[in-house]
Amino acid sequence: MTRKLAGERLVIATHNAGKLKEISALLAPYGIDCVSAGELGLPEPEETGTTFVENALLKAHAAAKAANLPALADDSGMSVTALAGRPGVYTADWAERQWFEGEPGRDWFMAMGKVEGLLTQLGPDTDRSCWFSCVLAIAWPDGESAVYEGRVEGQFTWPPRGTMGFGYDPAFVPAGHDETFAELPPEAKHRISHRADAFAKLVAEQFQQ
Ligand SMILES: O=P(O)(O)OP(=O)(O)OP(=O)(O)OC[C@H]1O[C@@H](n2cnc3c(O)ncnc32)[C@H](O)[C@@H]1O
Ligand SMILES: [Mg+2]
Repeated sequence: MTRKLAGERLVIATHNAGKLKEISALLAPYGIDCVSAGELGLPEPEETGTTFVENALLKAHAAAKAANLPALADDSGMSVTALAGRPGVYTADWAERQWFEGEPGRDWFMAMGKVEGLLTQLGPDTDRSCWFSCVLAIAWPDGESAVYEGRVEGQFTWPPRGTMGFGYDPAFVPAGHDETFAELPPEAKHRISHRADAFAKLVAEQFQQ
């Protein structure tokens, strides 16, 4: 169902600082008044779904209901062809929760290392193709919702390279590029990323032209 967003405050329903930065940058040209789940003190819902769509909807509905505002959530992850699409919807779960300089966080190097370990076990000629998926879900307090899916193809590289981006970016080389997502400036990532792909579909359907 389509319900164009106009003049309403939008909750960015993520607790991931890297995603929040990217979604805020993608939204910036549209002059939408945004507030993050963190700023509103919303709890981080348990992601009990088995698909990106289920989890994105779960996060968007939870935030829309709690804040009584429309909410935009993102569920995303990396799928590796030779690993039958893993870690996929469990991409975040492959990073163990750790404390870094007194702050809770996830160990992305360890998570990427787990992928590399499995690929190495498969042998030196293993197919390293992989892709990032992103599902953006928008939900309203009355229960209406819509989902948009995006994808970007690439190769899993090791060792990780680059300091920009977040999560698995240092190990992902998008098709047609030599640099990893963590070596490309944000504008370049935003031209081709799974998130930008999903976002373009959201804009086409939900934003007032
Ligand atoms: O659920 P929220 O609060 O939004 O934050 P999260 O980090 O838990 O997010 P997900 O449940 O969607 O897990 C997806 C993981 O996939 C990884 N990921 C998704 N998009 C990525 C991107 O653009 N670059 C690098 N890694 C990405 C990243 O490690 C995320 O934590
Ligand atoms: Mg999550």
